[in-house]
Amino acid sequence: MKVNGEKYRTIWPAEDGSGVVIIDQTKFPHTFETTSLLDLEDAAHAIRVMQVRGAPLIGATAAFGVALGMKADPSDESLHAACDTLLATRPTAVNLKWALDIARKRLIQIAPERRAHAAFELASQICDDDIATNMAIGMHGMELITEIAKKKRPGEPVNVLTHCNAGWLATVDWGTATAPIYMSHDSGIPVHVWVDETRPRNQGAFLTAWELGHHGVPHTVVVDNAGGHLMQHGKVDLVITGTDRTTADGDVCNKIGTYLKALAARDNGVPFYVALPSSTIDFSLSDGLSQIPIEERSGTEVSHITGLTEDGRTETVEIVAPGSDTANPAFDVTPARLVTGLITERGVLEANRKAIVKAFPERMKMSA
Ligand SMILES: CSC[C@@H](O)[C@@H](O)C(=O)COP(=O)(O)O
Repeated sequence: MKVNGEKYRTIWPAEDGSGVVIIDQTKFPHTFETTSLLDLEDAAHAIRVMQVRGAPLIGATAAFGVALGMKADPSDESLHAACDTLLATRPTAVNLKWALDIARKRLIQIAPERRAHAAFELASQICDDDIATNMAIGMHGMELITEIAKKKRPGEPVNVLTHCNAGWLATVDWGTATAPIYMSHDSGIPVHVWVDETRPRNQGAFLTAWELGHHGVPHTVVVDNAGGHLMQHGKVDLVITGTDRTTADGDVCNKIGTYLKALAARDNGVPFYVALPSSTIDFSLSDGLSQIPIEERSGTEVSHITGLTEDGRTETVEIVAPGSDTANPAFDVTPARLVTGLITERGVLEANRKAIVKAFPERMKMSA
């Protein structure tokens, strides 16, 4: 997408061959800054501290991380060590394992002297595929938005609520939940987005709001608890979120708070859609609640918040009573029964095993 008129992906190989460049997402929303990953540890660190985040981008960064590792040492041992190091960075988004499984399997068959080159090519291919996938998700999701728009008065916007950031910053480009929004907006369908702030790390307020603003999409940031109220008053036409891991039975694991939005949507008859590339489906799992590992992050993300002071300084301040315990589960599971549909690169599917396996038979076979 464009930033101040210039086209960007979230990750790309440096022109001088020195490494890989990312947009540092810990600096948003007040600073747009790129940074270089020069070795495997830089890539692992970037995922761990969330300079890059969002399931598809975590996978793409891991693929480049392997390439950086192969540049330093292309041996078999180094390949396995690189994959293991990267796999341990964050537990929930299955795209990480998906990308590393592909890298490990392909690269082990290639002679060490050609491995680094092949690894960079593979990572670039994963990035290109991610963009094509998200564009397909966008086209399918736009059909849903178009149908709702037909029932509106001329000029009246379709109101979409989204949680966290499943935008272009969470992918290589376009985003998953945002791709239908961007495509609808670009096609002249009036869209307005309710952006959940998404405590504790504020991916909605910091990232989604930033990218929608840069693309000129009308949006309003709301506190996480506002969604139910907005739905009760008919102010939300549909919810679209992303997912970090989806089971073969259609349970969806996404940023903490997603489940509550799905409950509110069900109670108010609001369609609740989840947009995802098939790389986010874990075909080995059936029950999301008992089987998906939920990342527990530092309590300081709950007790402290970082922002811009009036005189332009970035400061972190404490917002919880000193001495109180904090807990920070980063994701929750929305059971398939609450999901209206899964917007995938192969169309909008019902959230159940039959529909998922029918749409992605080759992936199911691979995991068997
Ligand atoms: C297309 S991204 C889908 C999900 O990864 C996204 O909704 C999300 O929950 C991201 O969480 P984060 O902790 O910021 O990596």
